[in-house]
Amino acid sequence: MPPQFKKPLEYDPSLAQQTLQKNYANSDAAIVAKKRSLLAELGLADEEYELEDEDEDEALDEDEEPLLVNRALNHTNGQASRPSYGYRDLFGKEMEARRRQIIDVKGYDQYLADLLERSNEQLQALRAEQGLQCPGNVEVIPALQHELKALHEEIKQLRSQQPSSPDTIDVSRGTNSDLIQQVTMLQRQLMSRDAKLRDMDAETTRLKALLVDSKALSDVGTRRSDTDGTVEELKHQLAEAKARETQLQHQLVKARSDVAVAEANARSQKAVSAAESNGDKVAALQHQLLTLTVERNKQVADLEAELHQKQVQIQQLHSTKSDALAAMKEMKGKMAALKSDTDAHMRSQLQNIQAQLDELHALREAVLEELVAFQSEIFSDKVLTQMTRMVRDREISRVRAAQSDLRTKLADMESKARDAREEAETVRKEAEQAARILQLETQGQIAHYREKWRTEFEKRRKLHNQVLELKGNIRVLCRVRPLLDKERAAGSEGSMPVKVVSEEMLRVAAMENKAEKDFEFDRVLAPDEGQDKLYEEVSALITSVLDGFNVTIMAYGQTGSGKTFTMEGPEGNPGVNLRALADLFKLAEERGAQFTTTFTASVLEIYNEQIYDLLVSGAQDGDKLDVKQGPDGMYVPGLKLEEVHNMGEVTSMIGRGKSNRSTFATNMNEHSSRSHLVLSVYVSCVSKLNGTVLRGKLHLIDLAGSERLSRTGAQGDRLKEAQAINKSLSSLGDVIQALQQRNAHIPYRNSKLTRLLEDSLGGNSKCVMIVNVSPAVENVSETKCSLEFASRARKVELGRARANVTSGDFGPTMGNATANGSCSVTPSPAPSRPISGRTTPAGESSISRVGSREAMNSQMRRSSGPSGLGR
Ligand SMILES: Nc1ncnc2c1ncn2[C@@H]1O[C@H](COP(=O)(O)OP(=O)(O)OP(=O)(O)O)[C@@H](O)[C@H]1O
Repeated sequence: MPPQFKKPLEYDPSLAQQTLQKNYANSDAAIVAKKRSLLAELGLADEEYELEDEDEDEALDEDEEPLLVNRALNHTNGQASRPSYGYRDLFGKEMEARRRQIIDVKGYDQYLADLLERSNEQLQALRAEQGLQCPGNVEVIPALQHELKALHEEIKQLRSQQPSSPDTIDVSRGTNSDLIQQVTMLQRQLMSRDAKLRDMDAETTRLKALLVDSKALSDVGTRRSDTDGTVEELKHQLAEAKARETQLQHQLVKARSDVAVAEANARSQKAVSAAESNGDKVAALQHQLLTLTVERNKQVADLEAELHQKQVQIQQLHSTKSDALAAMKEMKGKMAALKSDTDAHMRSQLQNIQAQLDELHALREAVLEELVAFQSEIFSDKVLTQMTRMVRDREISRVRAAQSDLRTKLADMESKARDAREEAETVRKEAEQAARILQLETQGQIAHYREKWRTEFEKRRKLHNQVLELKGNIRVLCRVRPLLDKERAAGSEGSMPVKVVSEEMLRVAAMENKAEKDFEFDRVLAPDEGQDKLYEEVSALITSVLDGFNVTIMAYGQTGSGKTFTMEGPEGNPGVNLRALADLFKLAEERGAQFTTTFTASVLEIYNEQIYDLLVSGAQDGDKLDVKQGPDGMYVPGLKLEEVHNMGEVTSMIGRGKSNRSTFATNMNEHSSRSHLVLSVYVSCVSKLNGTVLRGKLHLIDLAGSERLSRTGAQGDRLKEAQAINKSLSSLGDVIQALQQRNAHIPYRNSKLTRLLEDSLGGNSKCVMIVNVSPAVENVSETKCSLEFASRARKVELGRARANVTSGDFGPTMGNATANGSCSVTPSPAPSRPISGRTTPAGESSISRVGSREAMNSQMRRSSGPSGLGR
């Protein structure tokens, strides 16, 4: 703590001198000690300071000290009326102390400069160390450097501004009391300077610590964030230091000025002492003071003028401001008025719009109400209609369901009733028979009646046939083929829809929403009835051919129903064709004594409404044949006819025909299903008695499959084929229907097939249709169609057939065919004239045929023999 001075109320020169001496001594010693410790602490005890110190020591020679003290004491004790010497010494010391302080300050400045320099160096070293790792430092360090340099410059500048000449020391007149006051003031100043020095000391310590910290922080360096933080901290601290430095500089400046004042005082003291010897100087100084005062006054006046000017300006500004405020107030008033006007206008507009909106709302409400009313009307109408419809539909479906239920029940009941009736009838008959048999057996006549029953049955059958022939009905036989292996494997056996009820009745079970149906034919052949049984049914007609009748036997039915099996038959189990020819040869032989019989045959195929001669090998396209009406009926110009004499020739011919057929058919099975195959046998029987000629014609036809178009699912060529087949078969149906209805016009010309059969399906012809059916359940629909077709055909009455008889040279031709196939013929020895055909390649004899009706008549005219015998 600096020594506390207590200003004496009354001046005591000796005490003052002692105190001053003591204080100055303390002060100087403290300052020197402080300086030394500071320099030692910083390690900056350079030569200059030491030298100065030495000088100082010299200046403060130990020997002079007591003298100075004594002088002061003397002065205090009143031994010297003027303490000039003591004061001079005292002020000399004071001056020395000031000088030392200045040097200290200089040294401190130098120290700061050095410190900055070293900090700079350290920072540079740090930058070199951290360099790339801490680019942030690279940026910061130069800035710090710059700041430090600036600081350094400032210090230098300050140093240069430091008063160095004692010439500027203000001198004032003073008295002892003034001097004492000045000294007291100096003491105070020195105390304050001490305090400042302490502050500077503390600041130095802090800066040192800062530098140490900075170095330590910089050393850490490896962690960028820390370094950045540190640099930031450093920056901050440096800024603080700078601020502090600035503050210190200010303090320094102030201290300097204080020192300057102190020096001036000291000089004035000197001057006082010198004034005694030099009064002029005092006057000069007084003048100088006066001048300064005047200058100061002038400056004050200038400042006052400036102040006044400023005040005027301020007043002007105040008035401008008040004007502006008034204008603003006025403007605000106007704006408020305008705003209220606008608000009123807007309010009125808004009210108008609101009113319009209300109107629109009301209108919308009204329209909506109307719409709702309208919609509800429509809705109720719709709902009513829909409900009515629903009720009606429900009612209809209920009635329909009830109807179908009733129908089913009815059919069921009918079928049950029929079964019951049949059963009852059977039981009744069986009972009767049993009773009769019992009776007959008891009478021993059973064998006799059995034979009689057979005879009667045969008779009845013959009679029936005769009736049919008389009527000229197309006889229809129905043949049910057995199930094929694959059908059996598929499990069709258990559910066969076709049942042979009797020799004349076939029943098709109820299927596909269709009730059970019975079909009646001239004969129904069960699957187990072989080729011989079938042939038995047609053999009578074969005989008719030899009697001069045209006979047609055709097999009708869907694909795979057994048509080819029936007509051709497999090897070893021949069908109608071979059996018929064999029969013809046999009969001809039997009648050899009376007739010379010749057989000619042709094999043709109708495919896609074109006729192909199967006895001509090679391409068929360029050799398409047509059907013509000749004098002896229908014939095919250009068709090859071959005379056959035995079954061998027939078999070979049929074989060739089949072979030619297969050569132009890529798929034989499909082809055979889609074409009609016609084997025709022309028979000429010339009576050896009278030359009467009987000409019969037998067509054996294997028709194409009769399945419906929709079932084939055919397209393109297949559809064309199917349509052609359909055309033939539907034309056949049309012809049959027209015949059945005894129409005047029979549409034979509608297809090649019907055209060819024109003379074999009516007039002098006998016809048998064999309808082949499959027993398989999957074919039941087609089976039914075939059966329906055949049933219609059965109703056709062709009329009584007439044989083609030409009277021979030996007598009149009776030409009278009978219904049972027999006819009256007059054998003619003359050879028949060929009417068509060609000579067979084998050089066989040409067929002798009676040409036209005219030829027949001329023949009849020429004949003069007895009339022929009828059969
Ligand atoms: N009565 C029958 N007894 C034994 N097998 C038969 C009988 N009828 C037909 N079949 C057999 O049924 C199959 C089909 O017969 P088929 O070829 O004669 O029929 P389709 O009607 O002529 O056929 P497509 O129209 O294709 O010529 C053959 O395997 C045949 O042997």
